[in-house]
Amino acid sequence: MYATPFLDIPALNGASGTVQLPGSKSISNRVLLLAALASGTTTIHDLLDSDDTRVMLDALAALGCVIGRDGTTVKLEGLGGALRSTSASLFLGNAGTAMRPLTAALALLGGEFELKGVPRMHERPIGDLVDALTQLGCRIDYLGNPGYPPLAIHPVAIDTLQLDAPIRVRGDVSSQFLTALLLALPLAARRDIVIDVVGELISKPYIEITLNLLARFGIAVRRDGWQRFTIPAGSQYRSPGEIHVEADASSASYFIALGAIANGSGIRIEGVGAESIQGDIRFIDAARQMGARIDSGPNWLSISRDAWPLKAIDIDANHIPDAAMTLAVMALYADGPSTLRNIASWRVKETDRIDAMANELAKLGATVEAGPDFIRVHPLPAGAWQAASIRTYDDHRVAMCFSLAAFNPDGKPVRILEPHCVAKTFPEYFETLFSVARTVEVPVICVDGPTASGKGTLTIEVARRLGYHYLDSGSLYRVTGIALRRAGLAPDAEHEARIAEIAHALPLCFSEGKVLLAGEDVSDAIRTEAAGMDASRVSTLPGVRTALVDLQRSFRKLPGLVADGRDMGTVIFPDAKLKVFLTASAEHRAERRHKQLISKGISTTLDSLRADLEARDLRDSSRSVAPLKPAQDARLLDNSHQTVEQSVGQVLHWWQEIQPFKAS
Ligand SMILES: Nc1ncnc2c1ncn2[C@@H]1O[C@H](COP(=O)(O)OP(=O)(O)O)[C@@H](O)[C@H]1O
Ligand SMILES: Nc1ccn([C@@H]2O[C@H](COP(=O)(O)OP(=O)(O)O)[C@@H](O)[C@H]2O)c(=O)n1
Repeated sequence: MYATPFLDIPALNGASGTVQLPGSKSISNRVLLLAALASGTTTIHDLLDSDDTRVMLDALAALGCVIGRDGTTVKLEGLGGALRSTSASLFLGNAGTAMRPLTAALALLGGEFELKGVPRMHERPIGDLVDALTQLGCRIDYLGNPGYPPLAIHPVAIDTLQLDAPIRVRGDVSSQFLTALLLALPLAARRDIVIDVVGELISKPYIEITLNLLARFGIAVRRDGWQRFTIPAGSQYRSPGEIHVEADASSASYFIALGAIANGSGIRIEGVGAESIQGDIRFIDAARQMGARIDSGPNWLSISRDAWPLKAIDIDANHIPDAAMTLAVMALYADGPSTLRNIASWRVKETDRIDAMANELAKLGATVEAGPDFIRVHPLPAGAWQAASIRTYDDHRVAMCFSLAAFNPDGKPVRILEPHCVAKTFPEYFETLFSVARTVEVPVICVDGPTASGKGTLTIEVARRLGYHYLDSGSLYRVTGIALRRAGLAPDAEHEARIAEIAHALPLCFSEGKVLLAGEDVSDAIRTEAAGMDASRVSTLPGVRTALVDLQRSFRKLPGLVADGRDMGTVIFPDAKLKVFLTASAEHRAERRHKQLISKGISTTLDSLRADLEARDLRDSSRSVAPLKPAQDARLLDNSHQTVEQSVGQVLHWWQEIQPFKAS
């Protein structure tokens, strides 16, 4: 996940490959609640691991469920209708799929509970659900604004509930109110319980998921059209034992769109197929209408670009409210204006999504019309795209769908602010996108300079702030030094050919900040001064330098790279957009290295270090191949009198200066 304040996605021009998507949020949270209400143990496979499922799991644990976890498999011992903990204060983040059903279940289970969430959750309506529950005799108070969380739930005796008359619930604001009642009311099914929907029910496919999963847990709800639902007397939750969660069809929408937009041999999605029980799978119909070629099997989808530009669309998107946001970005690549209708529910989601989409699409240069329940997006012709910093409003879907704007024909990058909001449903979204996307040019920042000038420190920090990859090219020479010693060689010219062979085939792996050579952790061994000396000597051998070129270039991956070394800007990445030549006086450098080594418990003297350092400087700058010198277009940075933070700030400032978007 990118925990950076922003993520710059360079202009993308193609995509091909296979993606495995995380489990569906809607299915995951419903299954968790049903498993908790049932008796017996349920093993849930492929459960989504995200903010919204985490708050649900935490809440269930607070209620006394015993939960075991092994990767994406969760074992949950159900409560069998009896709470183990009859009072709790539950924090439910911004998860509507936790807040609504838990409100209903806890109102019936009998106990004192407080349910709250993030500020936005306290702006998301719940009054219609609370009204339906209070009709029955449940006792619920608003702790803040009437009609909205936070809530206080008080106990009632289940046999005092009034279940004779149909329970009326509004269906035209959020289908989650009905889902909440359907999931929870089997707790009270001593007689048939009838629920009548008031108003036109929206997002019907989500109700189908609810009914489908209830059936898996032994509850056969009868349905008369979409107005009346009956939970049969005597209904009891029965754990199915094992259950698999499908991949998230809403998350699939971004990759379906990707296949439709990007050049390449197509995208294959594993984990969900056209027969999915999730309503958002119907996004494939809309994508086909816009010109995508889509094939499907029981558990996979395969998408490729067909019509181009895409065909404009005018649809009622009420049945796919979440996935439809993706259509709004696809519309930029269409042959005319596209209209998404009947989407009033967008206004009460994680943010007001109609306003959010309209504002951010406009930043790209698009003309957008919006009303209470529709949005119309005009396509953006080549030449009209603007590089934009996209605000994401703490809404994962805004962040994900705007990444698709990076395929614009004008080669403009897209900046996504607060990209970590994708953690709500798809923490690895951007990594997954980058695993299949292609760009004309992955941005690179080079930091070259003499030993102990602070290159490593600066490079790691700049890479961290930008969410970029990091190349410590010196470590490759250091590892080569270790490998040749192990082969019984000295770092001399007479062994150049053998050493070059070794360098070419280094069994090297970088994992979790460690450097592994043939599986052995050599992270500390390569940092000794002796290893540094060997590296310095081996790096003068032209054959070795050539042998390491491809390996170094292979680090250039989306979304970008910061590379530390001696010849990054001159030889390895001559086309880098920013090259920094970092220096400090020999005196400062010797002092810094001294401190660094002492702090690691390695004893050494300042004098010997300074002599080593000057010898290394000389060898670096006088060797015949790739000598240490600033690239012609490098910016010089002498950090003798700077703190690390000042150097980092300077480089980030230079980087921002050459970006096409305004400061965020
Ligand atoms: N601008 C700076 N001011 C003071 N100390 C610094 C600065 N930059 C780096 N250092 C310190 O100098 C030491 C050497 O830095 P390092 O990044 O290992 O250098 P290099 O990679 O160039 O050999 C580190 O302990 C680091 O904290
Ligand atoms: N791109 C690079 C990186 C390092 N090197 C050499 O490899 C040695 C080790 O590099 P390093 O960056 O880990 O070490 P420092 O000397 O900066 O501490 C340096 O002394 C350089 O001579 C190089 O020649 N070219």
